Amino acid sequence: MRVFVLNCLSIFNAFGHIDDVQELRKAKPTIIPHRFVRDVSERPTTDMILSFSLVSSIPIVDFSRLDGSNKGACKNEMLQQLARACEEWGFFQVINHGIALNVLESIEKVAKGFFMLPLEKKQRYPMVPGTVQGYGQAFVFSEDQKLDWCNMFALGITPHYIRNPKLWPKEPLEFSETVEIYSRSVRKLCENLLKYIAMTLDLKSTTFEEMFGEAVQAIRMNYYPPCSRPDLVLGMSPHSDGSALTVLQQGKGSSVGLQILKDNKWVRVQPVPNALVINIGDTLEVLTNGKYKSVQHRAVTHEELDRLSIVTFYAPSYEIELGPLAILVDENNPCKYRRYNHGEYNKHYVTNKLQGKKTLEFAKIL
Ligand SMILES: O=C(O)CCC(=O)C(=O)O
Ligand SMILES: [Fe+2]
Repeated sequence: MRVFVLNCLSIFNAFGHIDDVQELRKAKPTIIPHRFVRDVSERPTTDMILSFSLVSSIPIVDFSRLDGSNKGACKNEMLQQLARACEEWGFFQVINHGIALNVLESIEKVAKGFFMLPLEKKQRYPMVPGTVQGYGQAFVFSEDQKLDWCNMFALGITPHYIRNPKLWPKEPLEFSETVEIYSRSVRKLCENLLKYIAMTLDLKSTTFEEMFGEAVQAIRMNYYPPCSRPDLVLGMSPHSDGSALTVLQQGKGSSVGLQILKDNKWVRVQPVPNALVINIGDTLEVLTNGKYKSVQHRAVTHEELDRLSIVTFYAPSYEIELGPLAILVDENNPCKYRRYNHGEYNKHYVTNKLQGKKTLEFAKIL
């Protein structure tokens, strides 16, 4: 795919003219180009009102009660809570997760710092075709596809934490180091969460670790500038994540933009200070034969506030073959997914537009 800079506001590639939403917001704050205007059925207004009563219902998991650092806590009870969160919601917020506050603050600072660079500097790291690495709009595959009101910057972190100088920004100065420190902490959190998740399924705690090989980790920073018509656009299209687990940090002072689909209604995820949002990705849904769900979610924009989210995807090595675990398949729970190679699933995921849970049809036994 050929990508070249058209002018200071946008890029033009095989899929037409793509405005950079930050530049657009600066230059023409009230203009919403038609490619961003959603069809009526996709617009965020009406169903958002329905969701208000459910605002506080997303489960909160206290990690210190799981990892033994809180002596008085009953671990079994906490594991049951975790199981319920994975089964009924596919989403929860984890508190006392052990990642130092300054690590959370630093990643936010460098992410924001990156997005605030002049466009020509960010465009030195353009989205690499066929991947979701670099700066720009990902998941765009046709000229008539609606665009998200979002700028993204994404990087593969593993294997081996090698900082590819062509992909890792040199500005802001502390960017690379901060991303690496953050990613190592998040990796530990994912490893521990997967241990507890295995335990909730009566599996040996190291089941996923042993199965995953050298787990793949990627980070995506999403920046949603304010939008004069949040009722017409979406920050991010509805999708489920392809990962095993996703860890999402919502920027301090950001608009409340993340929504998850629960019983066919969009529910807002109200940020809890210093908590991290965890969600089950497609890979765990397959491994658990659908017991734990990778739930659809989306982001909406705000008229005055911007939004920053820092998202880590944790997944098995691309080499491995996976399918539902035998322990989760029986007469009452027939096998719902075929076996496949995770690398192939990843390729399928990044070469299709975000479209609810459609990507998982790749693996579904229909
Ligand atoms: O910004 C958000 O809250 C949603 C981000 C998200 O779902 C993603 O990057 O996969
Ligand atoms: Fe997501």
